[in-house]
Amino acid sequence: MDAREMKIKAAEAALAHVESGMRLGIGTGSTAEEFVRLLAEKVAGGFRVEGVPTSERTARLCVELGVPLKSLDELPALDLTIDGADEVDAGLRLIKGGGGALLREKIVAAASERMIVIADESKLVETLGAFALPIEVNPFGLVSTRIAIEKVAARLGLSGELDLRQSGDGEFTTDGGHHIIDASFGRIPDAEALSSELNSIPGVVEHGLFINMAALAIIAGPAGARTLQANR
Ligand SMILES: O=C[C@H](O)[C@H](O)[C@H](O)COP(=O)(O)O
Repeated sequence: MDAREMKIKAAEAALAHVESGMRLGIGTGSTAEEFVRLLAEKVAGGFRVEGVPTSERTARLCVELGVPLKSLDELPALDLTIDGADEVDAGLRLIKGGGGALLREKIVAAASERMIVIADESKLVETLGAFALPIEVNPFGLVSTRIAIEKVAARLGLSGELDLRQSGDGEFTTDGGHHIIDASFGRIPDAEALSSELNSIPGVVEHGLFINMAALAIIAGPAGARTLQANR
């Protein structure tokens, strides 16, 4: 089974949690897109959902495939969000934002009663941090914000490159008009502490650590999909 087939397996298993009539947060990325394709088939067959997309990219795919959309302001309370992740640990702590959608993803997940993460097994890790942590920053005062992130990291015994994400011939810009610093810490033993320290930096808009947000993770491997549950 190749990586795409595993993503489809995870998406199929997630679809079993979706009931007709639900208000659904719809994630971003290649795994979430497999979910959108499967959901669109159900919608074409008469299944009713209202989706809130977590990015312009996801919104375009949903429109193309006929998945009905609403804004989060129109549907401020959602039943369920299905989204991918860049890393998942056994406590269902996540790193997200590889596609740059972390801010809207976190807002949508927080507005949902439940979040289910879908991923292939390459995303499952013992300790978060091999994937560079995306940190969404305001373009104003970028140098000061970078210094503040370095100080926070040093206090927690972390170090590594902080790379301003590029796209084409300039800085990558998120749907919200911000930039992303990818922090290659290598290993993040205390994700909770890093999360709260990063939240205290004014120039940091949001970061890709999702803690206590996912209720379930559906992880697909060659043998099929298995479900991990949050212990809380
Ligand atoms: O910003 C993007 C999101 O957080 C994605 O959910 C994450 O990067 C995983 O994407 P993929 O399913 O393509 O690996």
